[in-house]
Amino acid sequence: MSGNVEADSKFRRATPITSKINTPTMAAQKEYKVGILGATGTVGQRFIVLLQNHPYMKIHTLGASSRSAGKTYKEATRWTQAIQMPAFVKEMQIYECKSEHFKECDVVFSGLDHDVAGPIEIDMLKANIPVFSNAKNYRRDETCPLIVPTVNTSHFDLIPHQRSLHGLDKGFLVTNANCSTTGIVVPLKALQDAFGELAQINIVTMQAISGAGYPGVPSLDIIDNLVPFIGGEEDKIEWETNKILGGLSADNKSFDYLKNTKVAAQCNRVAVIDGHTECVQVTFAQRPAPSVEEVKRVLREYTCEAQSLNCPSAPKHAIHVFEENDRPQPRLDRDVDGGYAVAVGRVREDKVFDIKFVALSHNTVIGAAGSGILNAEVAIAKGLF
Ligand SMILES: NC(=O)C1=CN([C@@H]2O[C@H](COP(=O)(O)OP(=O)(O)OC[C@H]3O[C@@H](n4cnc5c(N)ncnc54)[C@H](OP(=O)(O)O)[C@@H]3O)[C@@H](O)[C@H]2O)C=CC1
Ligand SMILES: N[C@@H](CC(=O)OP(=O)(O)O)C(=O)O
Repeated sequence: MSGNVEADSKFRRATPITSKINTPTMAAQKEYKVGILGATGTVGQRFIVLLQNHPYMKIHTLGASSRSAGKTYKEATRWTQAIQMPAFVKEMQIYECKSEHFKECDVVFSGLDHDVAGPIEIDMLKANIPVFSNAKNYRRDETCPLIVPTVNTSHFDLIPHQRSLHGLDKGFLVTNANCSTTGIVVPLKALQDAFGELAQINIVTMQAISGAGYPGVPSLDIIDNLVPFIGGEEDKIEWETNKILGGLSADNKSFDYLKNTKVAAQCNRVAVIDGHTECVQVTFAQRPAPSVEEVKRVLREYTCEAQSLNCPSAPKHAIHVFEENDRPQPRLDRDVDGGYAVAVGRVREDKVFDIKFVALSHNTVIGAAGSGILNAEVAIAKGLF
């Protein structure tokens, strides 16, 4: 039996994610016009699904490549979501991703391919628009927060510094993490807060094919198979974890990366459509190490700022702990709390490290579009725009 009531009752079956809005919602003072860059892609489509019923963010402008610009969304998009394309976007026109087309937007979400995201996102920033990016381009930038919304929203405190460097009063740029990094830093943050420094972390991922976009991995490569390589992924997990779980300097102008935590990752692509599963082993600096029961309690009790700010998309529980020895599973558990939570199971002692567990996260919700949306809700609640 699971420790979370929600995990027991609501999420035993896979349910297609439509949108997940908590009630009662935070009362926003105004309606925010949203632009989506890369709106036709896997992540862009997820933005549309998650935003369609948002209480105060309304989709205003859609952008994609010049191949799609000028077409209606319905004409340009090969829709791959498990629910129908929302009627209101079907006839919306697609624009090229140039700031002149997005100047009415209060916020822009980017689901752009990393090959093109860099200059386009900077163009939006320079046009004084808040930008929330899914692409990897600026994650390592020393002036750009890398924020997982249920982990390190304190890093928004660097935004005044970023704005001053660019001479902006409204615009800023924040990135999400890599989807596999996102799935592990949520439980690791809970453990770090409760038990102090983490000495060693080992991760083995089993990543969904939707992580590679559309059309992504050829069917003949992945059916009846597993591919033990995802380009650049291991390095991203090992590097991004130290930025996200670190802090900010006292003057809020630079990042304090973790220095003593060793992170090692091995990444695999598996024949699952959505949901990245990760086997995680952890050694604590603290001696004696916490017990399995203490670890489970801390994971269950973890809360984050997005919840205390009453953000409408915040998960009720950022972490759902399962007790069953065959959970979490991607098909059954990727939609916990609408895909905004991380499902953790098989928490047990490890003979080499101290503890081990399995973490499952929805790669296009908390791993991508959902992170962007929840980050924007936090930024609004903090008065950043
Ligand atoms: N899929 C996932 O689980 C995750 C993805 N990400 C990141 O999110 C981003 C998007 O990924 P994903 O949705 O999977 O990718 P897709 O390949 O599915 O979509 C890419 C999008 O970029 C647009 N695009 C391509 N070239 C240009 C261009 N020259 N100018 C403007 N737009 C362009 C495409 O438009 P068009 O249709 O016109 O070609 C499309 O909308 C990537 O940076 C990826 O690394 C991050 C975390 C998880
Ligand atoms: N590489 C991830 C998805 C992705 O695009 O990651 P990133 O945003 O770090 O490039 C996957 O294949 O599952």
